[in-house]
Amino acid sequence: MELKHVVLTPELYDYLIAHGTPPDPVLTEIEERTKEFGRYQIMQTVPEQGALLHMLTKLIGARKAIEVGTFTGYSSVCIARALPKDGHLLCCDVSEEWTRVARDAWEKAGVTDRVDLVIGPALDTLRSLPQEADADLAFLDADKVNYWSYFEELLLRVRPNGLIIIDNTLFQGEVVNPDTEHESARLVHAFNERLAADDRVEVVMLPIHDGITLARKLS
Ligand SMILES: C[S@@+](CC[C@H](N)C(=O)[O-])C[C@H]1O[C@@H](n2cnc3c(N)ncnc32)[C@H](O)[C@@H]1O
Repeated sequence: MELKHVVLTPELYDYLIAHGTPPDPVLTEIEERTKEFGRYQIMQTVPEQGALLHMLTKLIGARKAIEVGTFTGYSSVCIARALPKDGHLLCCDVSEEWTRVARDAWEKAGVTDRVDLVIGPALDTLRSLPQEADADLAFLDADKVNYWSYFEELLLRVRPNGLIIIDNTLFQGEVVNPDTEHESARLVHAFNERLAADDRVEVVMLPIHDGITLARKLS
């Protein structure tokens, strides 16, 4: 059977990037500074994902958001900027060094007053939060071994009709390879299987960058 979807060639990818709203200087500076972290730069949220996060945050009128995995701050700037002035984003990460770049970017983006960063294992941070389902949006982008536990903690704290957005859900395309040597790919595949069967959420997977999944909490 003929494939009905468009295969993203490098040329089409460049076209896609050229025809979306471009990143502003704050985001471009994050990209530049992230390069200083060498091989770790691959962890950074890419511009098309950042643009999507910004648009979704705006579209659902989010006031309160939670991010698991902040790194140098790209996604957090995209989310925080889309919140109202009295909105709030809780960022979770273990690295003081990487999040120093994020702190500078929040300052430059004028969103410092609506962001709180907690340094420490994100599972501890999430579990220390009250179990009030009052967050509008959560972005999950940290260690894969804890993905399901993060999801459960976030689901308790996201309001009905709120969004949990999960990154890397195609994991370099390895999720369909039963012989993959990537432990993280196996973990993400198990996560995807569980999520698709979970009747507490409506799920859409988007083939953007490394795969991004939207899970809308049902009431
Ligand atoms: C893929 S990066 C996040 C990228 C980020 N969202 C961005 O916009 O560039 C993953 C981050 O998760 C953090 N991380 C890994 N394990 C963690 C844990 N157990 N608790 C909290 N953060 C963790 C890492 O320090 C790293 O900064």
